[in-house]
Amino acid sequence: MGASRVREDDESKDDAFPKLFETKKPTKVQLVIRWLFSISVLISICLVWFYRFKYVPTSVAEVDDHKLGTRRWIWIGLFAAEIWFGFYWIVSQPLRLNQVFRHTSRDRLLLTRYEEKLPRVDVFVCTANPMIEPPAMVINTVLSVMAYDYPPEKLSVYLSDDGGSDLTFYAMLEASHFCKYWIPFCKKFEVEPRSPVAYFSSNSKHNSSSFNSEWSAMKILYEKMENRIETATKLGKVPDEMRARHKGFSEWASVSSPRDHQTILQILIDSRTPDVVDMEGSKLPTLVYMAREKRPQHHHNFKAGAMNSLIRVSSKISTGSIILNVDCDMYSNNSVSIRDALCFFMDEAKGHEIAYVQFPQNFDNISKNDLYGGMLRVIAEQDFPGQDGNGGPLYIGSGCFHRRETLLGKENSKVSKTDQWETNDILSKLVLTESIAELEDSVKDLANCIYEENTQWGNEMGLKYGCPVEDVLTGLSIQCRGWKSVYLNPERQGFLGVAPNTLGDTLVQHKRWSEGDFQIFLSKYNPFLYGHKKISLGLQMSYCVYCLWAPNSLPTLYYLVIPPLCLLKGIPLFPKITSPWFLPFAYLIISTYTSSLVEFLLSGGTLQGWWNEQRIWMFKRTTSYLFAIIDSISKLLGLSKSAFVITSKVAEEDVSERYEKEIMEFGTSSPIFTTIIATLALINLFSLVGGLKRVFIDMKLETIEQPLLIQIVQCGFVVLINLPVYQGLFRKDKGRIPPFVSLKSVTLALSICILVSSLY
Ligand SMILES: O=c1ccn([C@@H]2O[C@H](COP(=O)(O)OP(=O)(O)O[C@H]3O[C@H](CO)[C@@H](O)[C@H](O)[C@H]3O)[C@@H](O)[C@H]2O)c(=O)[nH]1
Ligand SMILES: [Mn+2]
Repeated sequence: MGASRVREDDESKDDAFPKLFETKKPTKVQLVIRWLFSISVLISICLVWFYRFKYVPTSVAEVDDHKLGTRRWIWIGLFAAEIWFGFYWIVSQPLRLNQVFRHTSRDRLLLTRYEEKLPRVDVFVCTANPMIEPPAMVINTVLSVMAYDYPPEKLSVYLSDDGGSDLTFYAMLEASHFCKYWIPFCKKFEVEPRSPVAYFSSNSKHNSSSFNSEWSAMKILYEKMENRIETATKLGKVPDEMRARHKGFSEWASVSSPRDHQTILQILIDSRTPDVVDMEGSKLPTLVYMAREKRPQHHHNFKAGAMNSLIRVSSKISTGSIILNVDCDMYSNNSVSIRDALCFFMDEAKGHEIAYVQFPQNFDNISKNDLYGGMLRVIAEQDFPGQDGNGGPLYIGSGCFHRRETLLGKENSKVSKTDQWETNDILSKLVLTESIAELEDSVKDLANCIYEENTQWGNEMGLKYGCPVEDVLTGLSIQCRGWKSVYLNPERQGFLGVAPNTLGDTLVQHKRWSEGDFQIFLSKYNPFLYGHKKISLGLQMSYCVYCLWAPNSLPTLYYLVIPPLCLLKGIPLFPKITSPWFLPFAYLIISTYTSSLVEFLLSGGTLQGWWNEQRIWMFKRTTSYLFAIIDSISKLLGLSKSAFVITSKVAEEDVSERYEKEIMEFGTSSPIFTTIIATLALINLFSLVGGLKRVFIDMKLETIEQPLLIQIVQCGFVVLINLPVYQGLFRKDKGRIPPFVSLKSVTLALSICILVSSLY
């Protein structure tokens, strides 16, 4: 304590407000290079547009009027695609020209002036299905956040179980016992990470023997618990002797299905009860299990509905001023993340305008070269600092700390800087007079279906309903109410989760995301309209980079089909190599691919990883985004309703094995997605073969002025990138492209190529 006082005095001498965080920007030289590069690309884009405009086919020797008309349309289509790509590139520039990087001075929080005022923090963990999200995984997340380096009496952990499963409740009950050993162990040995399963699977042994014996004992204790939970999960039944241990199980007597039951709310640990302590006699954080009421006639609004119930329920139990949301598939990897986040909220100069602190979503189940691009590296390392520089990152769900009041719809009206967290204690004193059972009873109503009827919940209050990306939309509206947000990407990653590890899961997840983002664009929340004069133009554009993911599908499909087919027919669509117009095309191709590769490597990726990511972006654009567009439009016309396909967090053994070997998993992917992917790959292959034959044999490579060069290069690139698809057609394992899909794709691609060669 003495030491920290001295530091505080030292601080106050040179600065009345010690800064709790620092913001770094790129150097002037880096910025100038960035700008020059962007300007050069922009000039090339304009030249390409000009070329397309100027050289619309008007007369071509040996081509009759009818054919000329078709060629003109092909040309105009290409022009439209290039206008789109150029426009999309311009929209993405604020993410590159305006980056900032944040660093916290966490040790300053130890100064008494901060330590005494540390706010209560409520952590919300969401789970929805015990089969897809195994209870053992869920409690690892729960334990990791219970063990945060934070005063336990100020920390509460809530689990929302949309699966309404007694298996998950049982696992939570086990966790409420195990934490009495686990938390003191973590604190004593400064263990990282604090998810038991992640910790024990990392190489964590020390040299000291006292540590090793405690380590082994703890590991055994954990494994026994995990075993009990997994056995129960496998059997689908909680053992009777366990049921007898807690009154909470009786609630399931009246549960008919996960979609039809009353609210179940159980306070497993109440940190205010004096005799609830861990093995060392220290207080424990509060732990609450909640399965909100579900009725078939009431829409439950997926994760947003769960979060809103938790916001209300927690407001009567612990009232944390700060709310951290983590999904059950993402554990805390860094015990000081709460303190890191508080460095922003508690900063005396800037804290009062910050609504949320978003951490990146990192993953620990990714193969070496990230076969499915699950890391989203460049987004985490480049895009988010760019959003931050333009006013604040998007809220992307897991790993985000919110100020409670902003989630409740509060405008940023410059809250007074000093008594920000005061309301806390008033409420906790109030509640202390009730017994736990009384408290549970009085709070349940808040999680009932009818509670939200005729209220602003899901609209002006809480997370917004009606959008598959409730997080992005909610973040946007918070920012439009005058709040800032910050992005913190510390050296030791704050959260680690499970990324999809099959092609099918990846594409379905991206369909949900791109569809949700595109819906925002089509709605009244369109960032340009809704954000007008409320957030910076740079931030409006940043949002649109994601909101416009989906429409990229159409020009990409055009580019992947038309130039190859024209190559097959010998119709040139790009300038000759000797033409000066060749230069802007060549410059665009080389510079954008080089810069994307450099960014990828700088973000910690490998060359092969970059190559894999190019492939996956192509797949996403031609399948996920295409269906996102189709479904968004059919929803707009009222033809279909929102759904939320939960990403799978478990994989069968042979699937994981193939993933580790980086062999692409087509087997489980939706047949229509695979058909599109394979057909496109084959059209390019056939066109390349036909095109090369034409160039080398029929035309005998007459000139080096080869007008088809760019098309050959493009087609060759697409073929190379699709190598795993061709292999998938011939593989024998379960993950190959299913035979009927192969047959369909080959027939389709062949017919298209033959039709084009003969028809026109
Ligand atoms: O009815 C539901 C459906 C989902 N969830 C939970 O929502 C979270 C996210 O679901 P997941 O299937 O893992 O989707 P991801 O695509 O991995 O999630 C990302 O994208 C979502 C928006 O699409 C955000 O809500 C998430 O925070 C973000 O991590 C999980 O904890 C689920 O348990 C619910 O609580 N109730
Ligand atoms: Mn997830």
